[in-house]
Amino acid sequence: MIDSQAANDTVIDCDVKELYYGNFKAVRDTRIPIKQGQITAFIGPSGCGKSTVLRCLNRMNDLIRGFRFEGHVHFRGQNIYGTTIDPVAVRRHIGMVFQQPNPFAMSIYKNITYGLRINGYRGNYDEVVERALRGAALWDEVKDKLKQSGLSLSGGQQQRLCIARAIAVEPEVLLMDEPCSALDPIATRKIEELMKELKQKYTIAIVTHNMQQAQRVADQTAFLYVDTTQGGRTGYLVEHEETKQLFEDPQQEYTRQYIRGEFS
Ligand SMILES: Nc1ncnc2c1ncn2[C@@H]1O[C@H](COP(=O)(O)OP(=O)(O)OP(=O)(O)O)[C@@H](O)[C@H]1O
Repeated sequence: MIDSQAANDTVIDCDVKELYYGNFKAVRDTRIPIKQGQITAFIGPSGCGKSTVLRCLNRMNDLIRGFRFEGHVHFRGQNIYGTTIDPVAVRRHIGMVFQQPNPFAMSIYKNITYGLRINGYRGNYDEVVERALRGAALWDEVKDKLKQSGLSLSGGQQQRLCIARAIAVEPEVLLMDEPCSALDPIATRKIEELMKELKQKYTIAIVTHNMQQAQRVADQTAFLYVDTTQGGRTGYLVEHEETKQLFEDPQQEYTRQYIRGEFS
């Protein structure tokens, strides 16, 4: 039985029973509740489906040919794959930051206002730009050069600009797909500190290769592994726990071996 308090805390209920790219079964049996105001990390070896599952949470897989899945993703109780649901509207509520910083080739200011313009926002753009850049801990570094290209910033600044762009439309959830993998350790730490601040306002799910990063930032951690027993390579959820529990007292032998580095 699902405890009702726990159910209320769940912003996204993701239940991937089977997920395919064409004939290839990429993921099975992965149910991960994304909890309000918390950071949930997806960890596991390459190819176990971390990014695939993350992209299911805001329908980013829709455009991939041959993609289909059985199961459900409910955002605040609503099926985001429902026939009447507009995926663009889903992504307004559930934003995304990618592995490679990908600012648009336009000014810092326009990077932030782009999403507002396409959504027909009629409020004060200057205010939103400042709020978003402050929220992404970038305001002090760029406030005097808002007309400069977003591409003129350092990698770490570009990633914070992408975070500012994502939060400008006030989503409820932020999905981050290895947001630090292209960054040096100092820029990485800045993003990690920023994530801890952002979770006061946003619910966050992050894919990371880095177990130390999961331990530093995540409240919850989901460990996925690859099942090769049927001749394929199908990712599945092994264990989902509070981060401390998962790393200090995992319940599954595979988790124990993975966090000890006994396989990669
Ligand atoms: N667009 C696609 N078309 C076909 N297969 C795909 C596609 N994207 C991913 N896959 C396959 O699905 C499986 C899961 O990939 P995914 O990128 O989700 O794993 P991951 O755990 O995030 O891996 P990594 O840590 O290496 O990024 C892999 O076998 C991958 O080759």
